[in-house]
Amino acid sequence: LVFRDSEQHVVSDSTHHITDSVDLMPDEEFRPPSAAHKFNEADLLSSVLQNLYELEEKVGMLQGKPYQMPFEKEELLNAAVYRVDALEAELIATKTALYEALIKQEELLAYLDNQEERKFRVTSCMIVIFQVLFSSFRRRFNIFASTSAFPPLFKNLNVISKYRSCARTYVMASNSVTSLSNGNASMDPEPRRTYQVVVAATRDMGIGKDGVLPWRLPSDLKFFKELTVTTSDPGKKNAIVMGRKTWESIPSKYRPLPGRLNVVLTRSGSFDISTDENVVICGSILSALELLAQAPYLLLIEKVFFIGGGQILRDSLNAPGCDAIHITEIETSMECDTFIPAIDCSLFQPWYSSQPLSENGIRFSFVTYARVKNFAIGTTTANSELEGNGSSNYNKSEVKNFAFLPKLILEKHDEYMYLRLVKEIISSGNQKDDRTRTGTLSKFGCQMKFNLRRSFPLLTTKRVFWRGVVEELLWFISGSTNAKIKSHWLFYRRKAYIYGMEMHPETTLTGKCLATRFLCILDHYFVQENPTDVSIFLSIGLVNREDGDLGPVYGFQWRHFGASYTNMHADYSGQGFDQLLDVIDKIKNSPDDRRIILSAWNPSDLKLMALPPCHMFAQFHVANGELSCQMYQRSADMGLGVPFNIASYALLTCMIAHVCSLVPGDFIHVIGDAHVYKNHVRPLQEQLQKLPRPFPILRINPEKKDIDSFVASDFELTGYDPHQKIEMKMAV
Ligand SMILES: Nc1nc(=O)c2c([nH]1)NC[C@@H]1CN(c3ccc(C(=O)N[C@@H](CCC(=O)O)C(=O)O)cc3)CN21
Ligand SMILES: O=c1ccn([C@H]2C[C@H](O)[C@@H](COP(=O)(O)O)O2)c(=O)[nH]1
Repeated sequence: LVFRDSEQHVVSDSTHHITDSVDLMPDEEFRPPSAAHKFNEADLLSSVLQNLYELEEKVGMLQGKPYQMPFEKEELLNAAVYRVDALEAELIATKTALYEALIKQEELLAYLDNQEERKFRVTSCMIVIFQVLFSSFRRRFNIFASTSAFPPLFKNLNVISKYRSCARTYVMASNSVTSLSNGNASMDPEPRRTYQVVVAATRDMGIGKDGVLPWRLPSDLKFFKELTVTTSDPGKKNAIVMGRKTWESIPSKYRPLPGRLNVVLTRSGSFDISTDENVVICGSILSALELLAQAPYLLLIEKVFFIGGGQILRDSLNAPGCDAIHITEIETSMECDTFIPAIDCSLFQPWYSSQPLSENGIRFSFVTYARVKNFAIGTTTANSELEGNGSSNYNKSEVKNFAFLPKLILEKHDEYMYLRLVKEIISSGNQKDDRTRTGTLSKFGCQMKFNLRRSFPLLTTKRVFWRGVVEELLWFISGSTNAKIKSHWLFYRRKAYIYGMEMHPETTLTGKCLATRFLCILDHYFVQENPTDVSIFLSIGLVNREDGDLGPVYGFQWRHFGASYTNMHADYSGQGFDQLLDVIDKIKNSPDDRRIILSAWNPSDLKLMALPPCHMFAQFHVANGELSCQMYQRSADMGLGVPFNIASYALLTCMIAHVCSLVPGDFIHVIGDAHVYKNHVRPLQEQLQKLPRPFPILRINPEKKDIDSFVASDFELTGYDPHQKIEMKMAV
């Protein structure tokens, strides 16, 4: 029961940490939510639906006999179509209201739970104080804790009343515990603390030579200190767990490492290292983890970091208790004689990777891998084997909440750049009217930098339509301007695109229905908004253009810049300038060139396109064997377009790097007018409450080396586990 409770604390607290960390939500932990509105959703829904059906029937009937349609009927049809749109909007609003009512209900329930939990915490504190005064727990686990270890930690006892979280603990099989309890066979499995590893290692996982570090990296030690000292709760400390040799490798004037509980593992009972108040000696990894899961450490120690040496990391790195690995990846080769195992990529995924740094001629990056697959925390798996032997058959459930990461690291996930920008636009963007008359909040001049080195930036706080990203990019690369050559959805999506709106790519509407809607939108756009445009539109023949012919858009400009456009069927081979091949040629043959540019912005062709390119200009850059790309987007719909655009250019960068035998570096997204449509504010606020998850990993078929040879199945995305998709209505 206690462990189940611990877990609940973790869950409730983690939400709180995130909220604190990115300031996405006001701190309302103890304020009761306001009551939900009372309204009759069922009536509202059925009346809206009824109206919608009736009108759609009328529209269908009138459109079935266009030749009989007098001018007035056409007017009537248009009016009906607008009404259908309005009703649809109403339907969405009703659904949103319903959803909000449900959320409110959940909040109320959570509030009630919270009150219960507070009562529990007070009781826990009483128990802890009682235990401190009377317990003899140190003798239980063959632990030689120095007698003076507690008082200084306990001068912080007053902060227990502010205590918010329970440390993460887990329970292993009773058979393994029996063997660990110093001979005291017990059927009650002992809880253990989970931990995180902090290590610096070369590419081949070398961590040392002759008992010392083969490199001198002051900024790494500074990072090590910041990571291991910093706590979210000022009343707590972290513990660092190390072997005896690692303890001895720290210059005596620095040890014990200040501001942390130094837990030293040794089997020698006579080993008397220190009577220092911040030092505890334990006989094994497991006894240390069990000790740290007991009072008073459970409450006073916020995080447990394993810092070496080789044997301890070999035993703990991929073991079930390891929540995360903070590894300083040394990219310059260095001779080592001590090695640790590779990180198990089926269990861990990169959460954050710094830009590559350089010091004393050594290149390195700070990378955090977070556990994505777990055994069931807080449950006893009676038949599971001892952990860490690689063949454990514990339940590999997915880890969905990464709030166990130190705040310092948690906030560095690249997705927060997007979330912060959205938040900033919503809270302080300029109110602007726009072509679609929806109304926006907008900021001008924004930048986001996504690191492509270890993961792929496909947003996780909502599901992004990956197949759509791949298909669209392949279609751009093909140079085609015929939207019909791809599958059905792409055709309609593209049609929607060129008229400045986003259509949900996974829409299940039938072709006929979509076509009808599309024509209505066309009417709406040209008749109501910009009457003078109609003549221009007719004069360039766009209206009479065959279905699916988009004019000289992205693909045409990338592959045939400057050719004169006739229609999508014409063969343009050899015509115009092939920017894409030129970009690839320069990257391969003159990588220092500062003119490696791909432009879709062709002023003389703009009049032939219904929607001038949004992502219009990209520059490529090669350094240290890495390819980076910076793209300028003149206008960006943060809710619908941007997640797609980020993925699209990140993929283009990875593909070009791949065919040029380089590795991807950064994708830098520069935005002119970054806007949130007013009807996206609510769904985006919902999205802002979500915690990011690790980005997926992209693998490209190594056999493909020609940019024109790719097909969708050449791209394999692993570890994409996003939150569910969030509906946002396109601005028409
Ligand atoms: N990122 C990282 N770098 C390392 O060099 C390293 C690890 N992790 N983990 C495993 C061991 C532990 N090692 C350590 C850890 C701390 C100090 C040390 O003296 N730390 C001081 C900071 C000194 C400073 O800021 O220059 C401390 O207070 O943490 C030395 C070696 C070396 N190893
Ligand atoms: O790739 C795209 C394509 C379009 N958008 C958005 C940006 C704007 O909201 C509209 C285009 O309207 P303009 O009036 O031409 O700026 O479509 C996007 O974000 N990404």
